Amino acid sequence: MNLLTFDSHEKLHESGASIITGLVQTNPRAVLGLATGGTPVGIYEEIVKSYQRGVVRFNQATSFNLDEYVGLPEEHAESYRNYMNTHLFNHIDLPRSQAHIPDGNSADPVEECKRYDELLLTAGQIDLQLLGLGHNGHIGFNEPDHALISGTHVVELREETRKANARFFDSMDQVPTHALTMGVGTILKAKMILLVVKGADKAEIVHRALTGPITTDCPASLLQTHPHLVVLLDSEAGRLLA
Ligand SMILES: N[C@@H]1[C@@H](O)[C@H](O)[C@@H](COP(=O)(O)O)O[C@@H]1O
Repeated sequence: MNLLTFDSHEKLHESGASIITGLVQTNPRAVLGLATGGTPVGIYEEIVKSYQRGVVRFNQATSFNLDEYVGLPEEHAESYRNYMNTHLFNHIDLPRSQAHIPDGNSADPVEECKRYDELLLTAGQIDLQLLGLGHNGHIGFNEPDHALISGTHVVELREETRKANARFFDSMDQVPTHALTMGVGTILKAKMILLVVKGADKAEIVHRALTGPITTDCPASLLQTHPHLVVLLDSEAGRLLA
């Protein structure tokens, strides 16, 4: 594991963005695994700046998002499709036909999960998977459980996850109860994983995930088994690590 701690968010965002843009510069056909949530917003801003400076192009790249809420219209402000358009896709030249997100409005969500896994197989291995971290150790929307699922699947969101995400909605009852998420098997198959965590409220789960037992009770702890894990933390999130 390669762990970097930053005393400023600006430096953390620049570093995260330069890892991603550096990969696409050397491999323009890179397959990127992308994440949503509050954490990667600053990284996407820096990627957009690099694109606008002309130092990187995404026209041959492909992306796969980790997850999507079930039942939110695509144009809903909090759908992950809308999030990705707003923060990244509207500002770079990644063709929309190459920017994949599970369809949370599919009439048959189980079939949609199969379709997503088939697309992932066709694209080959994800070169870099960007990840944030949930307070309960979830990655994507893989919640703590007795067993974790390898491929894309429908998940019922934990109450604590819905509460954490309620800040983006007008009220708790508007937060979707289900989501589609890439499975832990797919995440772990990525050639490189870039885990980014910020904030004092995540210090404990960062400590558990990176130094605690490897257990399905903390899905992020499985990342310890990955041969190429890069972790970017702000000093608050890293405060419990020796
Ligand atoms: N499904 C997403 C995750 O992909 C994200 O990493 C995590 C943390 O979000 P945030 O970065 O807003 O703390 O929770 C969300 O529910």
